[in-house]
Amino acid sequence: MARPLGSLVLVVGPSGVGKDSLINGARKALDNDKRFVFVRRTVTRPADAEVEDHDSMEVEDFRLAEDAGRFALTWDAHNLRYGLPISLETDIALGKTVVANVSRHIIGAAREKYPACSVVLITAEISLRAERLISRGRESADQVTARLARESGPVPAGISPVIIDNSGSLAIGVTAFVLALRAIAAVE
Ligand SMILES: Nc1ncnc2c1ncn2[C@@H]1O[C@H](COP(=O)(O)OP(=O)(O)O)[C@@H](O)[C@H]1O
Ligand SMILES: O=P(O)(O)OC[C@H]1O[C@H](OP(=O)(O)OP(=O)(O)O)[C@H](O)[C@@H]1O
Repeated sequence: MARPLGSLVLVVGPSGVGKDSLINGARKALDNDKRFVFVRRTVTRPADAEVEDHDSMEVEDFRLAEDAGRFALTWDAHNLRYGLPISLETDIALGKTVVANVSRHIIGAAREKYPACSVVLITAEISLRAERLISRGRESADQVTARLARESGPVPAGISPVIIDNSGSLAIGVTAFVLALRAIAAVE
């Protein structure tokens, strides 16, 4: 029997809501579950392993990599460029549930390219996000303000995101997120 196709899980939500923290927590919790692959983003920003496990690239190298077809998806935000590696297509073809932190603005494009895709929307009140971004300390005060003010795009028709409230402790958020990922993988 043919192996079932995998899918792409788009983890979205406003800055400071906890996307990277939940993804890191789920990666550890699901370490032994070979159904899941957690994608490393490439970002034109120096890597900070304590906050996010991404690959860093200079802007010109990013452009060359994009032209060479090394990214499955790319987007721009916060004066940075972001990409997901083309290798995720192999993982989807191998039947994996591929989990990636992406912009709210590329849900439509991602769905067009990868129809087997679901969306997990992380939420938390703006006051909590403000506290978290300040304590994260990666951005300046002006950059934090701009991130808090950044708006979402519309969720494309036909997509019903799974909503995870990360207003409580990180442990509770990770538990809810892991349950959602297991449920998504189970119905593929
Ligand atoms: N549930 C939580 N409770 C307390 N702090 C959290 C929680 N989730 C994330 N954080 C902290 O909030 C900050 C922003 O989290 P991060 O995962 O970088 O968010 P995002 O990727 O959505 O911008 C980080 O310093 C992180 O440690
Ligand atoms: O279009 P948006 O939905 O606002 O998202 C814009 C970008 O910001 C986030 O990355 P980044 O790690 O730079 O920021 P964050 O951790 O503060 O969310 C997110 O993963 C997107 O790559």
